[in-house]
Amino acid sequence: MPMLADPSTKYQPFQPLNLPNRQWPSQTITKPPRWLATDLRDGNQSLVDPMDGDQKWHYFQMLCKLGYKEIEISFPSSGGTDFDFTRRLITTPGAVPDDVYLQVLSPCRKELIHRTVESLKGAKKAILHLYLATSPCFQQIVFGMDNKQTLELAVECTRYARSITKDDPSTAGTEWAYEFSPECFSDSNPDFIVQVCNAVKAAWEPSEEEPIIFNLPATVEMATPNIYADQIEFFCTNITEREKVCVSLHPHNDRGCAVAAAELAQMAGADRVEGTLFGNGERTGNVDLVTLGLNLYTQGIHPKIDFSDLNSIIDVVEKSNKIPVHPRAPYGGQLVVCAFSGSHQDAIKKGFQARKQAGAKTEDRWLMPYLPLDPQDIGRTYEAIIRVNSQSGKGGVAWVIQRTLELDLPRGLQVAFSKIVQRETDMLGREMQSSEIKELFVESYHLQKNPRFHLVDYRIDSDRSTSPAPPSAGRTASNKDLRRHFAGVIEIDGKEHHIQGTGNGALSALANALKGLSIDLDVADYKEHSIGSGRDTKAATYIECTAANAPTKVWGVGIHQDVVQASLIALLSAASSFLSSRPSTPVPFKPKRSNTNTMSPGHGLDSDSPLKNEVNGTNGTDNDMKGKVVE
Ligand SMILES: CC(=O)SCCNC(=O)CCNC(=O)[C@H](O)C(C)(C)COP(=O)(O)OP(=O)(O)OC[C@H]1O[C@@H](n2cnc3c(N)ncnc32)[C@H](O)[C@@H]1OP(=O)(O)O
Ligand SMILES: CC(C)C(=O)C(=O)O
Repeated sequence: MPMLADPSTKYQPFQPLNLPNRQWPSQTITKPPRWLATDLRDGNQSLVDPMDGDQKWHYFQMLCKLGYKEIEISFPSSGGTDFDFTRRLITTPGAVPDDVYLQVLSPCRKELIHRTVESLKGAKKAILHLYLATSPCFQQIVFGMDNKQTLELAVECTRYARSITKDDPSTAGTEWAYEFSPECFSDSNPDFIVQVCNAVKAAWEPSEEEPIIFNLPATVEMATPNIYADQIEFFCTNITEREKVCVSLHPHNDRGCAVAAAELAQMAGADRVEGTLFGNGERTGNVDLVTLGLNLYTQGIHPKIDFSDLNSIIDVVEKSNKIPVHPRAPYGGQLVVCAFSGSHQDAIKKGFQARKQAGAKTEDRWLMPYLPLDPQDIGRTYEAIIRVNSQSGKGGVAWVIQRTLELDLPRGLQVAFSKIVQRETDMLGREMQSSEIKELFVESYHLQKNPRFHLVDYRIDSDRSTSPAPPSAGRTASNKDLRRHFAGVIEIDGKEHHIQGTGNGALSALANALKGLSIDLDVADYKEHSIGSGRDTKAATYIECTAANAPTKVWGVGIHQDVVQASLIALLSAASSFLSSRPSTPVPFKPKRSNTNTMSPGHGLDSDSPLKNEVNGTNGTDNDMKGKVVE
């Protein structure tokens, strides 16, 4: 058994700080911290293949473009790549924006500090960063030093660093800042940390204008984030000359709580956060700067970092680190703005509809089920939000059709088409792409080519004389009272038929004309809307038809510049839907003498077939409708 029955013999609970008057739980974050991007140092040192100079260069330019003003670029004493990269940045005119600080890291070893400072020669703004572990574990195991020796080394190296930087006139062209990290801060004695940092501060002599940075790392995350916040609050309230100190955080993510730790610790008083884009870094990584930044953004606080084109950032990060961003990574993951399940899709679709109806602009209040952030704010499109698989419902399918074909399907058609999609996804056993769903719709409702019916030519005439009920006294005849005559040519299965019909409107006139072909459809539902605007406007018409005495209902869809023609096409689309499942069915049908179903079993057409085998039929509920085939 690899797992111990009693892990308490091996692992002990982390001892929390006794901080009964803690203030941080009632604080809120109201502004972004100072950010330090350490992708090119902490991130880079943990890669299987660290970045080469060109990759670092490209990454650095991206960080500057995003708005980072403090960037840890290297560990110059590690060797040629980092040293040379630092020199290249400094010696290439215009490579480093004037307001950007280059930060570099060195251990507390004089020869390494010297080499590190050498690499910074000529920099405009530089942060020299030294680290030394202060935890009992490291003191005992790694260094063999006690508290006194640790403190002395920290002070000695700080003095040395000062002597070759801000106290050295030959480096006067550089604006120097100093950062000290008591490594393993969160596993160290809080009083000792304050003691070391006060001593280091005294050695560096910062001012309010040029504060010293104390970076307090959770080098290994060992406890719940509230404990880290307690430790930070303790440090902030106990360090002397707080106004001359910038308190920085450097949370690692061993327990998966680095983001929470960084947020609670800011509430506890920290001023600055070190991390990496998408959290690359040692072991489980550094705290993720994208999540922290966009968490602020969704609270209405601009992080001062521009994540408008997150996809391009991901591209550079993935190429440089050779590690993919997890599909579920907050904000950036491919799947985090996607909904597959029906109820999520339905809610999101309604949310977007409500926004559209309210005429909401980009900057208007975001109130959206399931989506905490408007994907467009980070350069992601709405198309990818809803993806369809066997878990999806009508809402999701309708969304795809809306996005791809600009069609606002009526509810009944959503239900009908969603069943068709459901069958398809079950059969395929995978997600259907938007383009596939679009094709399925086009094919199902004969948008490109009606397999059986084609409206070749037609004419609609009005005739008041055939009106069954003459206008009542005192009232003049209105359009309502007019009868419409449809006369046209319809090609069915390659053969042209001249048909005529009369009805209250163009649609009923055609429906009636179709009765002449024994196609007896009643319009049960009708919806239309326009697509596009200006000269390119088209009408989209949706018609649900029932067939006399038949339970079956079918939908037809028509799109045309002319609204009347759109409705005629929609009716023929519905007619075709009845017939397309029965490719061998001839049109018109032979008159049926008996009640026997002439269709072979399996066609799904029962004895109440909507397709009445009569020519010149008058089976519609409206007896005024008359149809005739003239061949
Ligand atoms: C928490 C962090 O992420 S800290 C940053 C870590 N990053 C890196 O280490 C990347 C770059 N590192 C390197 O290139 C090398 O490790 C170097 C150049 C720093 C040192 O190389 P080496 O001299 O070969 O030593 P090595 O790599 O074995 O490092 C361990 C030594 O450094 C000492 N050391 C470790 N941390 C520190 C420190 N903060 N200050 C002083 N000495 C330190 C260790 O005690 C050990 O010394 P020892 O050899 O006397 O026992
Ligand atoms: C050098 C320090 C800040 C570090 O990387 C850590 O402790 O994780």
